[in-house]
Amino acid sequence: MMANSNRPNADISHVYRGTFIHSTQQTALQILEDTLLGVDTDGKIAFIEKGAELNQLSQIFGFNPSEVTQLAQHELFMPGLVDTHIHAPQYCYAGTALDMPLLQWLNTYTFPVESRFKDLEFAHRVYTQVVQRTLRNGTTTACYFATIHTDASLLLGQIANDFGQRALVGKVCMDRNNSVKHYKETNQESQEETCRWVSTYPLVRPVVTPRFAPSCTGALLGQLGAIAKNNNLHIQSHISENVEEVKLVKELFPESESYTDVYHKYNLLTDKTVMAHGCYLTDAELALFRETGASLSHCPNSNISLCSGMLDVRNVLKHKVKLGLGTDVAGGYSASMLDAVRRALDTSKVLTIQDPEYETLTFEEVFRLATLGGSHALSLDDQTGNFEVGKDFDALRVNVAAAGGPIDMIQCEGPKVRSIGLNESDDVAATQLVEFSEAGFRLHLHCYVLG
Ligand SMILES: Nc1nc2[nH]cnc2c(=O)[nH]1
Ligand SMILES: [Zn+2]
Repeated sequence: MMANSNRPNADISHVYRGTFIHSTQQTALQILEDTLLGVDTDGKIAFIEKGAELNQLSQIFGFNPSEVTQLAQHELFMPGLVDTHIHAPQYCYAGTALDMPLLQWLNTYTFPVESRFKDLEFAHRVYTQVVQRTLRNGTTTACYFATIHTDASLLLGQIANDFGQRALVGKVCMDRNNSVKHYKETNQESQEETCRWVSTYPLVRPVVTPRFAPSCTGALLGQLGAIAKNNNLHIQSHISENVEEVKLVKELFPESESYTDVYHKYNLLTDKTVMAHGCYLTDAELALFRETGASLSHCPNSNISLCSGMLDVRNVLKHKVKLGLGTDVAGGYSASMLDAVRRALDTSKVLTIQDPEYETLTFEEVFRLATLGGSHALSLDDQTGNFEVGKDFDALRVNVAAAGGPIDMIQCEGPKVRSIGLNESDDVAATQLVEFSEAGFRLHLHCYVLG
């Protein structure tokens, strides 16, 4: 047994025994059977060891073996899912309005809807729904875009905090927009409101959020880069999502070598930056991501739904660029990270159909992108993403045989399937969230998420 010499002094609050599945840097999917995991009173993982070590562990950590919670045969724990890119206000029209390409879609649907979030009552309603829904879908960490309205953005942070979701939240910045009259800021407003926004820390984890290069003047991009640097903040935006958008950026920023260079020039590419999409990045641009430590959020549902493009994930991984998955609601019609997993596999398979030599992503690799990859992309991998001592116990409890669930357990002769797979049925309706906050920490328990 590997006793943890730097174990926290805090007492043990819970011990679980059963199957744990998670990813590590070395192994895309590790299945740990008959394992004991101890959680301290701060909600952090104090130990994760083999079940046979129970007596020794109980002595070292001072807990009573009779208090161990034993998982049932068809239960397992997996890390909470990490949505690295989701637009909270767009949840109110998710699943509709996907009949136009990106730039027209923004002008026709997105900006008019987002302008309504000045109304705090409306914002409260939609933001409560999106936080509750994503939690029910197993998203315990989300990186949100809000709107340009600071007070409504603060409300989103407050709601996520109250429901126990780990959230990064961005007040959107845009001082360029000719399509919807009132849905933009002056340069000064955007700067001042961003400063007001970031000063609310630590209630929300603020993210500096230039919407994307076409929505911001160079002056604003530079000011936002400086605010992020001076306050050591996360940054999020969009990049190279759609061909027309890439062309527009070339016209608006003729002095820059590439789309990536625009952000780089304004100090917006750091190891706390996450950029959504990246379908059309060149190898040289990916190298710049790698150099600066910036990450990408792969949003496959949105990429297909808006006919934007297909990210070559294999090439991103080859360039060692940090990568997570995002739902990108409402460009993506689903607020479920399980959907993002399925769509990521679909896109990879389409790339293989186009070129049979293309090495399709495995389910295990995509599972890692949805968990550890996402936490790494958000620079939160010291806190969450897998089951390592010292990290928060941020977990989903999955019961693949729960009564009324979407999975039929079928006994069959044939090849033994060792891996876990994806079930195509509706993960939302049957998902059950039990949240408890005993001993000062929260655990989101979900049933039926995977099967
Ligand atoms: N998918 C998507 N792309 C964007 N680019 C700029 N804004 C947006 C947005 O709201 N959604
Ligand atoms: Zn987006």
